[in-house]
Amino acid sequence: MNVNHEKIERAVRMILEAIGEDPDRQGLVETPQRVARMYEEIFQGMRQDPKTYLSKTFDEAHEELVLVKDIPFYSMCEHHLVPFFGKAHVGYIPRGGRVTGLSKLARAVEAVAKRPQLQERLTTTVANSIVETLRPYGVIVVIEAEHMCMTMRGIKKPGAKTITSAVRGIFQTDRAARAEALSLINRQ
Ligand SMILES: Nc1nc2c(ncn2[C@@H]2O[C@H](COP(=O)(O)OP(=O)(O)OP(=O)(O)O)[C@@H](O)[C@H]2O)c(=O)[nH]1
Ligand SMILES: [Zn+2]
Repeated sequence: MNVNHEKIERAVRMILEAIGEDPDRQGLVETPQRVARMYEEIFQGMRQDPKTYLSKTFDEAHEELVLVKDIPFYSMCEHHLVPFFGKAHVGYIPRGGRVTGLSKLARAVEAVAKRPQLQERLTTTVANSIVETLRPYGVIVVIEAEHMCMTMRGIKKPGAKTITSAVRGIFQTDRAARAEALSLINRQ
């Protein structure tokens, strides 16, 4: 289902009125439609399932770490509807020849990020989607982000970074495997 443009347009017009603006002044006339188009784009993950991307696999006998790091993402804090953004690092150890395309890991991040979201849920949803589709030996997802709701308002702490991680399978039990992945993630 696409977003309901008409409803967003009405709501944006009401917000503009509520803050004391004139929604009919020249600069704002098209703003409700622009915001509706923007919401369609930045919430497109509502209509996407990360598992459809990840389930496209090749048969490749690599049973060691695959890590895509520094995947940039933009998401929307579900509490304030302002952005949080940063980098996602996604690694897994394939099992049984189930190797997915590298871009599919980034597509999975994108699908889950483009929703009203919490950083913790973004992190665990990406990790769980990989577990459920690829059934690998292990998954590690580390996300670092800056939250605009902590930067431009409220506590106003620009530069503060939130780091979340989700580890599954062998990364939970094998300290050497986890240390290898973390050292690669942290390498400049
Ligand atoms: N755990 C978590 N908290 C988040 C995330 N994004 C925003 N928050 C927090 O959500 C909380 C909402 O707190 P509330 O007290 O309900 O809202 P508020 O009065 O606007 O809070 P302040 O931001 O402290 O002014 C704030 O502490 C935010 O920092 C996230 O991804 N994960
Ligand atoms: Zn927020």
